[in-house]
Amino acid sequence: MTFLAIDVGNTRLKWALHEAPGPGAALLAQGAEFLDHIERLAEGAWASLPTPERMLGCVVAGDAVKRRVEEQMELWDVAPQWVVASAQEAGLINGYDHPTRLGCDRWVAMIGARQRILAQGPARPLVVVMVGTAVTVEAIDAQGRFLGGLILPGHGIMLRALESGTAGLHVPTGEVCMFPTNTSDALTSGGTYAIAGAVERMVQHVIAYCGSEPACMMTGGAGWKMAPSMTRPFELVDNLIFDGLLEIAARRFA
Ligand SMILES: Nc1ncnc2c1ncn2[C@@H]1O[C@H](COP(=O)(O)OP(=O)(O)O)[C@@H](O)[C@H]1O
Ligand SMILES: CC(C)(COP(=O)(O)O)[C@@H](O)C(=O)NCCC(=O)O
Ligand SMILES: [K+]
Repeated sequence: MTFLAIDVGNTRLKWALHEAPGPGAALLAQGAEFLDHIERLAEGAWASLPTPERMLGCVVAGDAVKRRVEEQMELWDVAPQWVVASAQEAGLINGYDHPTRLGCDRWVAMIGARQRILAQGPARPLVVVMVGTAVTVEAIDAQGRFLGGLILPGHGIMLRALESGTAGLHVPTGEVCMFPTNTSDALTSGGTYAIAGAVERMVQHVIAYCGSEPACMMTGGAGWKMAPSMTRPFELVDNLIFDGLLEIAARRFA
């Protein structure tokens, strides 16, 4: 039973077609499009795919974008199903004040991360970092309770905010370095270490609250940019949202 997973963030739509709806299923094809190019999918990358028999996705880019994706899916006879964060799913308990207001991408990525940890050995606390348009930093205890998380601007948004709020900060992208000596490097390093510093703080909070070192996982389109600047070892995972969607699909479509 072929299964299509779709992750629509605020910058890009990522999709992956699997042989079956469950963890470990073989990957048949995958791709990504910037949101402006969604209309290309049905006649482009999706045109030659085997028909997906089941689909599950998460969208945080708004209802209009969701409708544009559903229009492209009319190519197939498959019902679009979108995940919404809930009080409890796939072994995770949601500690948000209003569980359904948590970004579904955050919820699904945490489900994917938790299942990965359980597959590796005994349950441990977990810090999950997702570096996309925005950056999110989540804390999960060893029992699978989502304690809470941080939201901060991603690299692009930080730079654009500084460019638009000042007269003298219109410069090309620089290098990350400890002691920047030009504006480009100062901006690039400032953004990178702002994220790394926030993550370090969350790791400290988890150690203080849970009493043990968390496992640390990082994902998202810009994860590879952050990896060398982290203060602790992080497992870089290609797309935790697909892992989470496969886990949820296994339970829903069994
Ligand atoms: N090949 C790439 N295409 C697009 N964005 C990329 C790419 N490589 C890195 N990035 C960075 O990743 C960010 C988008 O990541 P992504 O995971 O697609 O975000 P979202 O899930 O919010 O749509 C961009 O801000 C950009 O800086
Ligand atoms: C925080 C986010 C903007 C992240 O979006 P992304 O960077 O993946 O495009 C998204 O998860 C969201 O809109 N969340 C809703 C608010 C919340 O999670 O509290
Ligand atoms: K995302």
